[in-house]
Amino acid sequence: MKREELMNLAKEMLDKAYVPYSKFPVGAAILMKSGKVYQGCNIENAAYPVSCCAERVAIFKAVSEGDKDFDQLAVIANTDRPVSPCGSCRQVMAEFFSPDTPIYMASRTGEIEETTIEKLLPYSFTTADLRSGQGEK
Ligand SMILES: O=c1ccn([C@H]2C[C@H](O)[C@@H](CO)O2)c(=O)[nH]1
Ligand SMILES: [Zn+2]
Repeated sequence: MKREELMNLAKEMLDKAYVPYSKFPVGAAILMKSGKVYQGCNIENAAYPVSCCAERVAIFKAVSEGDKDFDQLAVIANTDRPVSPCGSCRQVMAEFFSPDTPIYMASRTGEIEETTIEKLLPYSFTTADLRSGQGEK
């Protein structure tokens, strides 16, 4: 699948975003190694911090279906520059993505910028740090 195709599947989710508070729809789509795609949109709540970003909705859909073999992720918003995942989403990506898993970010123009979680979240706290601090190898 070309990155433009995955981005179109992310864009499709802008209409499904539940954003009565921010009025800032975000769409995401993840291609799995199997070829399956999981799509996500941001879902907000009257209790603001309970809201969940589009990227995490898509990632959690995959994991909850028993699939953790992530191949690439696309995210889009109606922004001037390619939308950049928030810190919480970066931490979740660091949990499941390979350091070099492609992450495509797009703006209203559809202009795509490509990055990786290694670049978005260097020196991330990982399961290896957790285990070493618990006295395990
Ligand atoms: O990469 C991002 C950035 C923000 N949001 C959501 C969170 C909230 O619903 C709204 C405004 O921050 O956009 C995402 O879904 N993904
Ligand atoms: Zn986020």
